Amino acid sequence: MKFTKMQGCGNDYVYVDCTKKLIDHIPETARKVSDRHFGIGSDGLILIRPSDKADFMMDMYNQDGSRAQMCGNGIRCVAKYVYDNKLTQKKQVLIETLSGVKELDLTVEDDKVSLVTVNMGPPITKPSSIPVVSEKENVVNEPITVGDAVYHITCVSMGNPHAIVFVEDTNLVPIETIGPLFENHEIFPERVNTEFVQVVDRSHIHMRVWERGSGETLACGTGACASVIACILNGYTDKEVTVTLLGGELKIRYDEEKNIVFMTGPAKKVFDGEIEL
Ligand SMILES: N[C@@H](CCC[C@H](N)C(=O)O)C(=O)O
Repeated sequence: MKFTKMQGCGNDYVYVDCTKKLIDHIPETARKVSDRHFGIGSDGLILIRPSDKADFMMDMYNQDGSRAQMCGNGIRCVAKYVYDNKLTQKKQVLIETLSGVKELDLTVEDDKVSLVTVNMGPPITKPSSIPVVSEKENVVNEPITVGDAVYHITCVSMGNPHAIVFVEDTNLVPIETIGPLFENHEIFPERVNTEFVQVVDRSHIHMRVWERGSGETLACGTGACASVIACILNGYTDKEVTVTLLGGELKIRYDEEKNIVFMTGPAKKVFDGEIEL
C-alpha cells in the first residue's frame, strides 16, 4: 500500500489516496500502520476518498481502529495532500467528513500548502448531541468523579465529543492514568476526547489532550476548538485564542454572530512510502 505520512502540530497520520480504489480491512489496517514499533507509526489512518457533495471526503480512523467523525489536524493535511499532489488546483476546497462538509482556505508558498484555515462549523453543547449523559441544558463546569478524585468538566462537540478540564498546570496532569478513565467513563456513551487546559491569559491557553482511540497525542484540532468554546462558556478568554499544544500552535477564532469556529494551523508532509500489509 502506498502512503504518505503527514503531521499537523505533531498529530501524525498515515494518508492513503483512495480516490480511485478503496483499501480493504480498514480498521485492521489502521491498527497495523499506526503501531510505532511494528508499523509506520502514527496516531491513526486517514483515507482520502471521492465525494458526491464536496471536492473530496476525509475518512479517519484512530490508532485502535475506531472511526471518528472529524479530525481538525487531519483535514488540514488532506487539503495539503490534494493540492500539493495536484488532485485539485483550488485554493478553497470543500471536504466532506462524517460531521458534514467543511470549507478550507489554503495558503500556498512555492506551490505547496503551508497553512490552512478551516471553517469548523458550529460548536454543539446540547448534552444528547455530544453525547454526554446529563439532565442539564449544557454541561459547563459540572463535577464528575473520575477514579478517586472530583474534576469539573465542560462538554462540547465539534462533530466529535470533547470534555474539557481546567487545570493550574498542564505539565502536572497524570494523563496516562486519568486519560483512559475519562475516555471510558459511563457518562460518555461513545467515549470521549479529554482536553486539559491551562488558561495563560484572555487570548492564550495551553492544552494537552487524551484522544479517544489514540491516547495522548501532541495536538488535537477539534480539541483546540472545543477548548476555546469551553473557555468562552466559562468566561476565561475572548473569542480569538492561541492554543499552545505539545506539538505546536493553533489559532482559533469564534465568530459569535455566525456561530462558527475557525481554526488556522500548519500542515506538513513527513515522507512517502510503501508498506506490505
Ligand atoms: N486528532 C484529531 C481528532 C481525531 C479523532 C478523535 N480521536 C475522536 O475519536 O474523536 C483532531 O485533530 O481533531
